[in-house]
Amino acid sequence: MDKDRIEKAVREILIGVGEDPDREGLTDTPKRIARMYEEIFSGIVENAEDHLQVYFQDEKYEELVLVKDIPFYSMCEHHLVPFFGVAHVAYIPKSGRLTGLSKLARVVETVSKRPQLQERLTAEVADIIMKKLQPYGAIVVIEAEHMCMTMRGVKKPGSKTVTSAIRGIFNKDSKSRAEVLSMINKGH
Ligand SMILES: Nc1nc2c(ncn2[C@@H]2O[C@H](COP(=O)(O)OP(=O)(O)OP(=O)(O)O)[C@@H](O)[C@H]2O)c(=O)[nH]1
Ligand SMILES: [Zn+2]
Repeated sequence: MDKDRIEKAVREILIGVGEDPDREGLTDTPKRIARMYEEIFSGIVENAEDHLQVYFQDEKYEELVLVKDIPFYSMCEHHLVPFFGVAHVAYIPKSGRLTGLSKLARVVETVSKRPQLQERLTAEVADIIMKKLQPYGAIVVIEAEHMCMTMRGVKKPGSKTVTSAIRGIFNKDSKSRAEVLSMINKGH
């Protein structure tokens, strides 16, 4: 990441909004934001697929795996302000192709640390699981609040956007799909 460039740009923005970038309090801000962007946009240069190593296990577990309420923070690509919430990730492994539970959260983490659209974030997590684990199916549901809809613009704090990506067997098997969605909704 080109931190010098970010620093220069942030300084320009401060001047643009009518601030004095050299006043105490703002002098280190461009540097700080460059460091912060390196962290919150770290997913741009990472390959999320690399997290999903397959653990071949002897026991043939071919039932649902659901990791619920994975918190995430992302940046809306339209306004570069945060949207954040929880992701629920489910899959039904095939032929013992399991992965570590934390690895599912790591995929969410990497894909969210990019300028994003909630729909794309949801679809990408599901597609990576389908590609790397080749399970019977996968469901990803994301619930998020968009700061661009709360602190500005239409100003609707508390509104939640829910997106889902349904893959594989869950497209055909409406009973399994309903079961997973009700497990996700339990406790809400
Ligand atoms: N589909 C989708 N839209 C998003 C997401 N994040 C932000 N948006 C929307 O992107 C749209 C951008 O619309 P524009 O009209 O170009 O921008 P704007 O004038 O700032 O729009 P307002 O937010 O309505 O004030 C807005 O409707 C946002 O709510 C997202 O993750 N998915
Ligand atoms: Zn936005």
